[in-house]
Amino acid sequence: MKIIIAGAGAMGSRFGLMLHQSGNEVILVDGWEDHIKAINENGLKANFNGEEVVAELKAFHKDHLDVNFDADLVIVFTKAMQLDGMMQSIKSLLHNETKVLCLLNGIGHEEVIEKYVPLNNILLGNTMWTAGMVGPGEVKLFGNGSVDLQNLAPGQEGIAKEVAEVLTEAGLNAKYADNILYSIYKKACVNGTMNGLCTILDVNMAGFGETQEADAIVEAIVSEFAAVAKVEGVVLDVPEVLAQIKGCYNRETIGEHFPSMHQDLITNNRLTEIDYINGAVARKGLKYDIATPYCTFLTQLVHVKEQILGAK
Ligand SMILES: NC(=O)C1=CN([C@@H]2O[C@H](COP(=O)(O)OP(=O)(O)OC[C@H]3O[C@@H](n4cnc5c(N)ncnc54)[C@H](OP(=O)(O)O)[C@@H]3O)[C@@H](O)[C@H]2O)C=CC1
Ligand SMILES: CC(C)(CO)C(=O)C(=O)O
Repeated sequence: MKIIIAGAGAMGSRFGLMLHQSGNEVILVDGWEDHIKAINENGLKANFNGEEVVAELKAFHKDHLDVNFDADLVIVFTKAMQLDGMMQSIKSLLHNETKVLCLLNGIGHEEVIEKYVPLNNILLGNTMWTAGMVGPGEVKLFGNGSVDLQNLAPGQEGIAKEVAEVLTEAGLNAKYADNILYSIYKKACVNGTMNGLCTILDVNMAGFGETQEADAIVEAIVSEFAAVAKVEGVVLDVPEVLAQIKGCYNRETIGEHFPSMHQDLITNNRLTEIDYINGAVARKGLKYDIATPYCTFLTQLVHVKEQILGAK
């Protein structure tokens, strides 16, 4: 497949690298000048489960897309607040058949993508893979993960399944989901607990999970997500969600990972996606008249921390 990775930070680099290794034609699009320059000069470097690898990939600046690339698939992997800008930048590269797969964390990204892409071409998903930037042109990739995805418009199941197959052939362990909204809410519960808490507490997921208060806090946050999701017709299996979150404490798998929000704010002094995760649930709570004290407080705390650190 001819694939554009739109947003080639940590996760975009993981997907770009693995899809390139499995024989797809991949280009990267990003807005970070030093990163693009490093990739074009030295290849994309990765510590891939302890092994140093280099992928000869081409990277393009999103504001200077002088490239002729007839893409079958675009995988968007920006931060939530960059999504609209990225879609605006790449719209000239999309043709009638180009599918766009969104794997960002958070809720409601389809509303942005629908402005630029016909419903028939939109695939929605989420992922339990992790990744971290080491520096421009260099990422650290370890652990295992999975991808769930589904077509947004009825009748496009074949395309979604084909894309899942291409991802799986690349080792990305993707499956077609019958109810992607369920899957997105379930993943949002992982992010709604791990990301904000590990950021504020400056700890990795295992470190938080091993504390005595972890269960009570996680259960309170998940109950707020579940109440809001229910109004939208998504009935979360709470024990299943809690089991997935507890799986994140495992040091043998992803427990040592600092969630992407921690990487943003604590490591890189960047603004976070909290408004698209706990903040989204707090806003929906207001709309549906559901109390969301934990999500509201955690959103406020993360914004306070952003201001204290002068994040940009
Ligand atoms: N990292 C992870 O482990 C996981 C992340 N996700 C989700 O995937 C999506 C993408 O996340 P992720 O790959 O972590 O994002 P990154 O922060 O690594 O990259 C996103 C964008 O941020 C900019 N950027 C990142 N680092 C720098 C830097 N040091 N200096 C300047 N610009 C920088 C780049 O865009 P630009 O320069 O154009 O601003 C880049 O495309 C998010 O929705 C995230 O929540 C999901 C699962 C796990
Ligand atoms: C790995 C995981 C699931 C942690 O919440 C994640 O999505 C992230 O780091 O943003």
